[in-house]
Amino acid sequence: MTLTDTDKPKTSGASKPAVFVDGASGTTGLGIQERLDALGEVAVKHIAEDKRKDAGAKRALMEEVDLVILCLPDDAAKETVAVIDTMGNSAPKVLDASTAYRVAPDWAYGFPELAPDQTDKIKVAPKVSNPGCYPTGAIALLRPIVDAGLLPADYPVTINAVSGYSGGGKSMIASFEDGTAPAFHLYGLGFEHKHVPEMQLYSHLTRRPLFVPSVGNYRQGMLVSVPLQLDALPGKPSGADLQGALAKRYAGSKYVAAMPLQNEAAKGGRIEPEALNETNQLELYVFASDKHRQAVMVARLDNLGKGASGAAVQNMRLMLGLADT
Ligand SMILES: NC(=O)C1=CN([C@@H]2O[C@H](COP(=O)(O)OP(=O)(O)OC[C@H]3O[C@@H](n4cnc5c(N)ncnc54)[C@H](OP(=O)(O)O)[C@@H]3O)[C@@H](O)[C@H]2O)C=CC1
Ligand SMILES: CC(=O)N[C@@H](CCC(=O)OP(=O)(O)O)C(=O)O
Repeated sequence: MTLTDTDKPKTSGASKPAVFVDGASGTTGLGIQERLDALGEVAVKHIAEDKRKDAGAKRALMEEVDLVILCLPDDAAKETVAVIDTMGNSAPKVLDASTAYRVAPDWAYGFPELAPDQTDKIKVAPKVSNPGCYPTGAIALLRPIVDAGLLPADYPVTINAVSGYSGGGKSMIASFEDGTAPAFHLYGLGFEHKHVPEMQLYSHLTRRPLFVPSVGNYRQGMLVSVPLQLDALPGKPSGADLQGALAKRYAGSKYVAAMPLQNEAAKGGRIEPEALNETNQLELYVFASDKHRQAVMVARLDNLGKGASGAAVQNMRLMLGLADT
């Protein structure tokens, strides 16, 4: 794609767009940096270590870049966005990996595969929120079956999930790697997990889903699953109907794959969370029993890949006109 005058890289004479990763030393930031180094498509601008939390130094650097990626806790992300909002015409585009703006109406949601027009929205948006790891899996499973009329919008949906401990950032990584964390735990049992509003909004559910996440003693990779009693659904769909809706929605997708139906004949009945680590891939499965009229839909992804840094680089490329679906 050819850049228009207003889209030209800010850095004078630069052939590559310039990018600043705010929070580059955190888990998500490091994953993005590694991917950008491997791609070599953008010039990454670095902030001095002793100035990395200094709003004035960030502002000066942001004057020089085309896009800033925020890999920060929510409050810190809001502080940087407040600075960007004062920059007028010199403001860079912003891609936020935190939860702060995922349901904000003036931000584009950075899940290009959400709907046929989502990629175009991301390409032109000045502000894009990178999806949460769990919502990426849940929305990818639920939105197509709601849109297809197989799952009523007010259905009482339950979403179960397990994540590797890197999902909790530097502090959780430390607690697992120093042996002070339990081998496995459920959490979110206060019913206020920060991802629920995002899951509900983009799945087009009118009823708040019940979300039960967990974390296990392995570094990265996740499974997000939605159990369904098929005869409790109004149209009494089959597992093949559910799989068909996923296959139709993601046909031709580079990063999201609707996997073949896993019915009794598939003789599998088991899935582990680490198979897609270090990739930007998302696999969607329907395990179903015709005999018992039950199904479990499962999304598999790397929480640090399509769940965070991989998705961020995919969105960054769209926002900078470097393509990627
Ligand atoms: N880990 C994951 O799987 C996913 C994470 N995310 C999101 O990405 C964001 C970052 O998470 P994650 O990388 O896991 O967290 P980490 O705790 O690993 O990293 C956060 C980084 O931000 C730095 N930081 C904090 N405040 C500021 C500030 N004011 N200015 C500059 N840097 C600052 C921290 O530095 P210091 O430690 O010195 O304070 C740290 O290096 C979060 O919003 C998280 O929700 C999104 C999807 C998945
Ligand atoms: C295992 C674990 O703790 N996971 C985090 C989710 C990962 C994350 O930080 O989520 P975002 O996608 O919103 O940024 C949590 O449940 O809060």
